Amino acid sequence: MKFSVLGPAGTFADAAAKAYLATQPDSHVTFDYHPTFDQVYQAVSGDNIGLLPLENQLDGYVSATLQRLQTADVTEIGEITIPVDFGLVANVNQLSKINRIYVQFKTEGQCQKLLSKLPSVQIITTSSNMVSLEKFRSGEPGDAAIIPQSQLAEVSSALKLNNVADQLDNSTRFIIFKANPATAATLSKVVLSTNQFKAPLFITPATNDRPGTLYEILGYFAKVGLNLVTLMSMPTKAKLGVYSFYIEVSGNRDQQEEIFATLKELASNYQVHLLGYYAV
Ligand SMILES: O=C(O)C(=O)C[C@]1(C(=O)O)C=C[C@@H](O)C=C1
Repeated sequence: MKFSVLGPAGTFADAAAKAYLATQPDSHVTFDYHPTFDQVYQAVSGDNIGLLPLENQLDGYVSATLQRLQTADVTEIGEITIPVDFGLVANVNQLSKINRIYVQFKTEGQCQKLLSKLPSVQIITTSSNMVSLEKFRSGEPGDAAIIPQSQLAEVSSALKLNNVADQLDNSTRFIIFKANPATAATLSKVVLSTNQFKAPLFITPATNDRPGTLYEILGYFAKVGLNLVTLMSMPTKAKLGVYSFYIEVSGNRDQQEEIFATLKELASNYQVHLLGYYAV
């Protein structure tokens, strides 16, 4: 089985994929690294799996992933959360001598305190933290990069700073997915390996321009005691102001029938795009 993740090897996505595999019984995989999320997403087909970041403790949802999920015909099969910390490397010996710094786009929002000390430094946005390191290695005098803290020991550089994320307590949640569409018919038969499940989905009302639309949607879950752990509104892109709701429902294995009955009821009034039903 091929496991597609953001590369080169050493990204947080890579660490998350390995942490996920450690929770799975005898999974034999070949890692398939890609430099952008889009390429990771495109690479997953057949029985293969992929991993994308969904949410960071400091910088919130990863909009690139949510936008894909909104229309994607995929099935999420699990999730994994790992701690995230960064280090800085520079090929000059003082922060004041840095001219350019390579920073992955989601990393920037997690290292604001450090970056605010470098107001005149040019930030070069990258697609992956290990791409930042590669660019730094082949860069020019005055270059710096923010890289995973775990890579700091591997790099020889004039300046190194440890733990440059805005706070030490920081983590990112990733989803693991397959390329086939999630259907209630198949997922309602899943036998959970733990006592708890999570079901991610998008709900799009025909119109939001009516009092109580969201209240009504949430009522379906509330009346059967299903716990909502995430609620986000995302533009449908069809028209300005038209949104769909990204929802994650959690429950225990005794509520398997309830969740699928609730989704069926919802589907008769709203567009429901189910993304998965997996053990957590
Ligand atoms: O570049 C990496 O190392 C990644 O795995 C990507 C990613 C992300 O985009 O969310 C993952 C975790 C961190 O929060 C920062 C970057």
